[in-house]
Amino acid sequence: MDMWISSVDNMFVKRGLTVNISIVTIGKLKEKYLKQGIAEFTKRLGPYAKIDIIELPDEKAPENLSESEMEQVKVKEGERILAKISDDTHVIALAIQGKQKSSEELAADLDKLATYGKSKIAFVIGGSLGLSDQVLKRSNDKLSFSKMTFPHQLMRLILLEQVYRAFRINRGEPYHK
Ligand SMILES: C[S@@+](CC[C@H](N)C(=O)[O-])C[C@H]1O[C@@H](n2cnc3c(N)ncnc32)[C@H](O)[C@@H]1O
Repeated sequence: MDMWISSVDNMFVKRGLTVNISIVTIGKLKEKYLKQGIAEFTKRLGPYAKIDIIELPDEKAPENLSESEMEQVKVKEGERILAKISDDTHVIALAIQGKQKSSEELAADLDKLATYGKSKIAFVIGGSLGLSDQVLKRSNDKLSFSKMTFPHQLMRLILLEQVYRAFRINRGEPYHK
């Protein structure tokens, strides 16, 4: 019996923690070609992590909004985002002004989180006006993909590809250079 228990234990040690990655986003994914790409990378990530895409409604943000109205839009969207994030989640906000990293550095970050037993990770993508200060304050890390602005729908696909690349790097598995 003892032997059976220890072999089950070893199995879990070998398998490691189940990594739960949520992508919390503001705004609908509309483009068919992006939907296909996102479905493909979500499928490819299946053996490595449980991927949960949480799509939240955006606030209307017409061109003529004042500064304070724009702030209000971000605050309301931010409240929706924060309501979906539990206290034990490691939050990585996607922000143009955040820290730029290589794919290997992102892979090392994810590896380190697993080492520390952090199994819940949320990547957050803002709406057309970006993320509120409250969301940025809650974030453990702010990740920039360059100084350029990408649409939130495309950002979702780029992020998933980089997370997939990170797992391949960490497992020493081949992937495009
Ligand atoms: C259309 S952008 C928002 C642009 C907004 N003016 C801003 O400064 O954040 C929508 C979201 O996509 C993500 N995003 C866009 N470009 C990015 C980049 N280069 N690096 C990281 N995140 C980016 C951010 O989460 C952003 O809130």
